[in-house]
Amino acid sequence: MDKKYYQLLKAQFTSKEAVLTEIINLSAICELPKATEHFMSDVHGEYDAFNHVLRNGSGSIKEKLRECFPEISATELSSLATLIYYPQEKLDLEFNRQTKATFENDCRQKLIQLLATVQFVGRKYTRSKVRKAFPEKFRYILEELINEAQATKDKQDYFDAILQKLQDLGELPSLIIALADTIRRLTVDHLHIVGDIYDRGPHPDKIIDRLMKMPSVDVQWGNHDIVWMAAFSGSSVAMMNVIRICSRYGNLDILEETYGINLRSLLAYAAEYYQPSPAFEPRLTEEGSLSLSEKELLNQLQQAAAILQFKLESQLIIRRPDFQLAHRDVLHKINFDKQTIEVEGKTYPLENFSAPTIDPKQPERLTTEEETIVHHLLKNFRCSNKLRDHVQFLQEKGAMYLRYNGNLLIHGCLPLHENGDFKSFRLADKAYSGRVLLDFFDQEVRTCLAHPEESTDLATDIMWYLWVGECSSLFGKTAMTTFERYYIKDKTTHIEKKNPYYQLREHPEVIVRILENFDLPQDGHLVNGHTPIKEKNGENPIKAEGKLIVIDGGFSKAYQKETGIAGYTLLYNSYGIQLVAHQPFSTVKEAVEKGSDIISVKRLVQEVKERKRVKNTNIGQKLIENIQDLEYLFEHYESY
Ligand SMILES: O=P(O)(O)OC[C@H]1O[C@](O)(COP(=O)(O)O)[C@@H](O)[C@@H]1O
Ligand SMILES: [Mn+2]
Repeated sequence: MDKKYYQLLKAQFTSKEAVLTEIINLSAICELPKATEHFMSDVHGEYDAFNHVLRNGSGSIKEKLRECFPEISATELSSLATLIYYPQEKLDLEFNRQTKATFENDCRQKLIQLLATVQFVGRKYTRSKVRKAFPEKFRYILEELINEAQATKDKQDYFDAILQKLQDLGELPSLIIALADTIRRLTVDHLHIVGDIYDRGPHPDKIIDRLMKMPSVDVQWGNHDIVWMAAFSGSSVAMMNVIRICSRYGNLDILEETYGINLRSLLAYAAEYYQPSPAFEPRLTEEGSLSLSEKELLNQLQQAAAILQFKLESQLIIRRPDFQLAHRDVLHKINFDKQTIEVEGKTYPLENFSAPTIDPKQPERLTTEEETIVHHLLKNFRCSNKLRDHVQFLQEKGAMYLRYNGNLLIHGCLPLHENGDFKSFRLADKAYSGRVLLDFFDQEVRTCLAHPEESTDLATDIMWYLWVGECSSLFGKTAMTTFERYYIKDKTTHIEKKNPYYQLREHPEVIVRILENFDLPQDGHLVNGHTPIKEKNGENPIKAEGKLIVIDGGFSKAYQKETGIAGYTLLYNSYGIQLVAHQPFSTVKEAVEKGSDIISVKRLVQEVKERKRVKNTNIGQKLIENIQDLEYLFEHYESY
């Protein structure tokens, strides 16, 4: 085996010198500063805000500009930063504001500044990586310009001549755009999305399209991502939930237009059986965006989807006693004559409860009409090419958790008991807890995705468990009270009690124990999304003496009233970890015209004692192994 391996390795290098060159090259890379990681979570379909934070690298771009041009004024810095975030839009704006001559002159100045910036941000990479970051069609010219920009005075005329030529050819704007793209690309090297791309906001699809184009990205699945993946791969209850949430937030376009799902029969059915009801008013962030009749139809659709969801959920609960969800089989707790329901031993009246298609003797049963509709919709979901591509992306780049450069990333939680022990999920005669539980869930998700034609197998049902189950690391609460919030007035029934994890995660020793369970060093960090941090109530996103960071600040517009902020993100560069708080994002137009950024504060979570180098990272560890193999090959070159 070893022999074969070294023979293959040797085949890549034509001479001993080539091996030596590679050893030197890799060793040098190991000594470079660690590249910047960027963490975002709970973006919930808010594409514009996501895109903005991505473009400004959570403030990294401005920081680099400040270091690169210490003498620059705040206004000029802001203008240059905007050009890097939105080059096309900013150039269009300047073009319309200025005369041709001043515009061209301005472009030349900006190009020179951007060349210096590329050089500055590229310092911590190899030359080859910087070269590859340039768009291919401008690679040669940009390399030439960067070299000449640093040239001595003697070559000033040569440099000026190139610029003049580019100006005459009208190519300066294209080069500016190429440079801006490269600067953004080099400033943040890797992006982590700690879950919940889908639901509430209008454009999760655009977010995924964007992520698919990024060179280095990973995703930790959130509960809202899992239900979409489940809807694609055969879960009828998850599909109804997805439709219910889309109608609740006025987002039918994503279903009908983006994913090509035909809702016609469901809409007609909803309009036939349901009357608009106050509990089902759609939650819209933009007033006046829909007509009254559109709102009414959404209302009816949400009701129909909710009742179908409860029916299908009841069927699942009955076929999966192991899931221990019997107490959540709400339809079987209803007294249909009295219009009451029993929740945890107490009886409550039902408000505006309308379920014209439910047979009280068999409340979980679908009518023939409903069977047809559900069957047809499932097929639509499964046949959507675009949804398939997006789910495939989430499968390839995603997982239940990620261990990366000593940190652990999990969307929700690690289910715990009050005393801090890992809580077990029992299935058949097996119990799963801690990392083993998350590995088990991860495997089941992949099994489900491999068989989209299966609708009631264990793996598909586990997808639903991940949405509502007490031991789900993505949910982290005892019960999801969707039914209660729609139909019971008494708000105490609406409370979703959180797993003890959410109290215990304040303590560093708890986090250390979790990190150990995942085979990670004690000085690592745990990063969570999922629970919006209510900053306006004084909640702190940095917990357990800095060992745990929660970065769900609420990109979701519908939640910003509660959080008082528009999201947190995290940056981890060679100097340490920084938490960044963001203000609500308005529009791209305003960002370009006013140069407004949405960053409010940055807080240092951890400053490293010694600057982190590539050799201290996961990639670095792999490089070190490669170097060792190459050194062995170098010494024994002739034997292979
Ligand atoms: O605000 P809505 O649409 O009623 O949704 C509330 C539901 O969303 C959840 O918070 C789950 O969504 P998150 O993962 O975004 O928290 C449930 O626990 C809760 O029942
Ligand atoms: Mn979540």
